[in-house]
Amino acid sequence: MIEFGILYDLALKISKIQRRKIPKLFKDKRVYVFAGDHGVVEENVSAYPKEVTYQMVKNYFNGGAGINVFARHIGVKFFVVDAGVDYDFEDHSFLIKKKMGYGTKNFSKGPAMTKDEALLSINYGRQIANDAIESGADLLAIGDMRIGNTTTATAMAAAFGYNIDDILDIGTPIDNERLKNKKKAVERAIEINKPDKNDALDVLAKVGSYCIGEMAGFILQAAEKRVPVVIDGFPTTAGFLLAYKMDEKVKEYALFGHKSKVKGHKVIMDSLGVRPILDLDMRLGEGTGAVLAISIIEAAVKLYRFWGDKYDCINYGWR
Ligand SMILES: O=C(O)c1ccc[n+]([C@@H]2O[C@H](COP(=O)([O-])O)[C@@H](O)[C@H]2O)c1
Ligand SMILES: Cc1cc2nc[nH]c2cc1C
Repeated sequence: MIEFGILYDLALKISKIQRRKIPKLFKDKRVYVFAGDHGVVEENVSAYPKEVTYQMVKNYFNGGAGINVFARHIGVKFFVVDAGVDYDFEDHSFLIKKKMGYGTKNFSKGPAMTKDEALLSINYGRQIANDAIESGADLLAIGDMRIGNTTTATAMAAAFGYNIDDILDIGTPIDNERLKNKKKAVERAIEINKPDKNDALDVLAKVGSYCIGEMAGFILQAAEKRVPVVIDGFPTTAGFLLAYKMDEKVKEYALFGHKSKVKGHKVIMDSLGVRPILDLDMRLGEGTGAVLAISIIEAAVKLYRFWGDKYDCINYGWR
């Protein structure tokens, strides 16, 4: 029998999301990369200084980053969201301004933001997804770009009960000393702030970030509007985890583009019972794994449209 592995599951998931027997082709695919700055970078936890965050955003404007290459390759429209970068950008057709501030506070010394800000970041994310869908988007993907993001993602996962040692890893390539700083920063964040794992907004406010809040809101809204959303690597999965803690239904609408090289990514996906589409040893973020996976999702939909209703399982085997 012909085997299409998880392609069948993907096509079926899309048809369920779309509530169609035969899934329709995507006409407007988009990736939104969420950028912001973070106080915890003061703790010397990343290989790069925080200025790289805004420099990378400018790089996106010039179409010069990895995600720009893949977005052009797959035919995905690219946007970058300023969720809270410590910089004032000029207008650009790629830029979505949903600035919460000029960076969160250092959560290893106190809460990253107020609870009101946490709620606003969720609402901003919802607005971005809503605008995307109202203007025609039928397949969404998210990415992240922010120096210090893997530290925040680790802190959020730890706040939700994951063991720090199971998830702690390098993000950008750091030496052992910085990795120790990262662990300490996360441990202190939990100790000082005492986030309530049963209160997702409390976790976001205390050890989260503006862009993770906006990503979670984006995912929640995509699910509400029944549009599939492809998740990228470790930091975007922290955004998913937050959304999931707010409403488990998001799992029905999310697809996991790839398994990042950051070890905690697999740990979280396994615990959620979800399976990544690709495993390419990438550790880049910025939506690269999600966008590459879109080509597989589209291939699955096309195959299903071609065969799914014409042949039964016995003859041509959707397994
Ligand atoms: O997507 C991932 O799994 C991933 C893993 C490691 C690093 N990154 C990217 O690297 C940046 C964060 O790295 P760091 O070391 O500053 O936390 C951020 O911009 C992420 O997009 C992304
Ligand atoms: C250069 C660079 C590119 C990135 N893309 C996503 N996160 C990133 C972090 C750095 C440092």
